[in-house]
Amino acid sequence: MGLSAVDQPDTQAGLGPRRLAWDVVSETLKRRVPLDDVMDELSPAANLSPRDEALARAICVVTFRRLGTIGNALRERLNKGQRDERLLHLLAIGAAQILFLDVPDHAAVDTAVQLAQGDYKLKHADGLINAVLRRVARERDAILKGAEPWLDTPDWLEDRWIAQYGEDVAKRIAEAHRSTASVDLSVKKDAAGWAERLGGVLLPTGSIRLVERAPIRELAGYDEGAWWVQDAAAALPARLLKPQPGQRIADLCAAPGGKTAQLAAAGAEVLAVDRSAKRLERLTENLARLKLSVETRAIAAEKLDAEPFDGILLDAPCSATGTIRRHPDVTWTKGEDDLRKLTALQSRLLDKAASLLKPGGRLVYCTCSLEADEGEKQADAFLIRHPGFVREPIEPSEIGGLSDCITQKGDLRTLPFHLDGADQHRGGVDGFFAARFVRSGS
Ligand SMILES: C[S@@+](CC[C@H](N)C(=O)[O-])C[C@H]1O[C@@H](n2cnc3c(N)ncnc32)[C@H](O)[C@@H]1O
Repeated sequence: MGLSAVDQPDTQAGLGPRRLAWDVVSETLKRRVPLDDVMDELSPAANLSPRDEALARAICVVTFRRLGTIGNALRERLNKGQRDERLLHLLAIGAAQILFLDVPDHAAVDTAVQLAQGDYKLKHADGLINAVLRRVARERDAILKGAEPWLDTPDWLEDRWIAQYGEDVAKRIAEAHRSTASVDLSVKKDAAGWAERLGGVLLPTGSIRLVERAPIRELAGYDEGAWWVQDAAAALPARLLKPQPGQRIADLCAAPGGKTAQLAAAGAEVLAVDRSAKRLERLTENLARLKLSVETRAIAAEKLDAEPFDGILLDAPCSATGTIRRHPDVTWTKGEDDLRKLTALQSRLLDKAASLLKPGGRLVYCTCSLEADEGEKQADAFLIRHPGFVREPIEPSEIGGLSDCITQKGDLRTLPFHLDGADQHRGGVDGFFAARFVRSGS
């Protein structure tokens, strides 16, 4: 059994981040909301140093990234009857540290034991926690060797991806989700110059991929608003709209504004719409740093009343399964019910977008989802409902020559293992779908 907090001041110091990680994992799973939202809500009261907060976040992220592997390892080392969720979550964050983080095993074990001892419902489980986590540490190699990629994907997603992409591609997707995403930047101008100044790699699509991890706010160009963080795949849909100076463009689901910034930087007059006033505030702050100006409107896009636009970007709310590398909590907090509600909303938003477009105008519909229901099928159904629109196929030259990322019908479909070649700095991209439509007439 681990020593008490009083006897062990060094691990006592590590309790704060573990307590926060435990609470965040529990609340995220209980409420089925994004980990980032729970972290933002709970971290002020934890009052941790930036370093400890970063440790808490790292524990949470890796717990969700490998929750299947961790759950399996724990189930095999626990009595079948063990169902107390708080206990299981405490064990999960302990096992996550032992198996996947560069944390001494004793620190992971002892902090978990001390957290249990401080909890009136779990204080009698300290011996069990100590024994199970020590066993996980002893048997680490066997646990990791037996952890095949599908373990960390729930069955419903595995079935969907195999049906949509076939066994091989689906397995590569699951494997890609085990790695962390790289940090990519979009620049207002001079991508090559900024890549050099930041020591990054200029990707064929025009984004910059950072090579060294560093606090974003401390990098050259942050204060002057020369660039913003945006995944390389997420940077493609706004470009497909081919925004021109002076064109009136509506960005119907705009916050926090990565794509709005691209449209404004191209010189378009942008109306940025978002249902969430709070998220729109973040957009306004982000664009102020970038010294870009747009009009904003906090309203559900379905209710927007406006003169027709030259172009519309609809980056619709979706399951976000394309962002699992960045947000592995998505895997465990979203379900098929969410997908049904989201696809219905996406169809409504597409219909509204169609009604707001001038004849001859372009509409780009995109989602950061791997699910055909939110991508390919949504685009096909839109064309059936709107015979006045045609698909404008995407050319490889528009996306840095990445012809593998274009479907037979000419839509964009990126997968997390794309742009992850032999070059060690090519660390994959978000899974994105985009279709481009033009309204007939002029
Ligand atoms: C995928 S995010 C948009 C990301 C953004 N385009 C970017 O590149 O930074 C989807 C956004 O849609 C907003 N949203 C959800 N339902 C909406 C609706 N009915 N009308 C307008 N915005 C909505 C959400 O608040 C969220 O900010």
